[in-house]
Amino acid sequence: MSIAVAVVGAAGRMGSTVCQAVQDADGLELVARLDIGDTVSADTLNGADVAVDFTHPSTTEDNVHALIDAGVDVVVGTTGWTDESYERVREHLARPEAAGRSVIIAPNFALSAVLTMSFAAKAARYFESAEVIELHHPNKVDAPSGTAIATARGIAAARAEAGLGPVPDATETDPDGARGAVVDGVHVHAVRLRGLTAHEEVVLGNPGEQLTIRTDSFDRASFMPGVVLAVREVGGREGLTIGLDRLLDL
Ligand SMILES: NC(=O)C1=CN([C@@H]2O[C@H](COP(=O)(O)OP(=O)(O)OC[C@H]3O[C@@H](n4cnc5c(N)ncnc54)[C@H](O)[C@@H]3O)[C@@H](O)[C@H]2O)C=CC1
Ligand SMILES: O=C(O)C1=N[C@H](C(=O)O)C[C@H](O)C1
Repeated sequence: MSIAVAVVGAAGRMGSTVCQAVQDADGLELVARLDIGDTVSADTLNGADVAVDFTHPSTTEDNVHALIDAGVDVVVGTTGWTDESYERVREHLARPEAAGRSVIIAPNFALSAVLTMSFAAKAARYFESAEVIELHHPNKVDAPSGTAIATARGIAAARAEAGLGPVPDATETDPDGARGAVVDGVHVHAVRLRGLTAHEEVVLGNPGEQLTIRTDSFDRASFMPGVVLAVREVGGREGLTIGLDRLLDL
C-alpha cells in the first residue's frame, strides 16, 4: 500500500523539489499541494497520510498543530523551532485526540549535514576552540541557519559534558557584532552569497592544529533522500522526533 503525501509550501524552492521527489519515489503518492492562502483541512489534504512542511519560520508551528488536528503525521524541514515550540508540539501529541500521531522535525535532511553535526559533536570535547560558519543563498529569510543552531548546540552540549569552560576569546570591543551570533556559548557566523545553496563549516582549534568539518549542499536534491526516508518512517514513530540522525542510528 502506498503512503499518500501532502506538501505544504509546495510552490517554494524546497516544496516543489519535494513534490517531484514524492512523485518519483516508490510507494509514495502525491495527493495534495498546499501553499500560502490554502487552509489545512481533511478536505484540502485529500486523503493524505503524511504532510511535509517546508514553509516559513513564522508559520510552521501553526501548520504543524493544524496538521495534527487534521489527522495526519507530519515531516517538517522548516526552520525557526525553539525548545518552547517543540514542547508545545509534544503537549499536543500527548492529548488523547492526537493518539497515534507523529511528527519528525529536522533542521537538515542532507546526509552530509547530518554527519557534520554528528562529527562536530564527537570532536568538540577534544578542542579548546570551536566556531560555526554557515553560508547560504541570499534568499534565505533566517540567520543563523537552523542547522548552524543545532550544530552549535551539539558542540556546546559535548563541551559541557566534558567539563570544558568557555572558548578562549580576548575580544573586548565588538560594537557591530563581528564575532557573530552566540548560541550556547558557540560563535556562529552567517554568510549570504549569490551562487550558494546551503553550506556549513565547523572549525575546531587547539594549539598548533585545526580540524575543519564541512558540508556542501550544491543542489536541493541533496535533501530528498532524507525527506523521503522521514516520510516512510514517520508513521512508525509515535510522538515527536527531532533530527534525522535519530532515523540513521548515528
Ligand atoms: N530541513 C532541511 O533540510 C531544509 C530546510 N529548509 C528550510 O525550509 C524552509 C523553506 O525554505 P525554501 O523552500 O527555500 O523557502 P521558499 O520561500 O522558497 O518556500 C516557502 C514556501 O512556503 C509558502 N508558504 C509560506 N507561508 C505558508 C503558509 N502559511 N502555508 C502554506 N505555505 C506557505 C510560500 O508561499 C513558499 O511557496 C526554510 O525554513 C528553510 O530554512 C530549506 C532547505 C533544507
Ligand atoms: O534555507 C535554506 O536554504 C536551508 N535551510 C536549512 C537551515 O536553515 O539550516 C537547511 C539548509 O541549510 C538549507
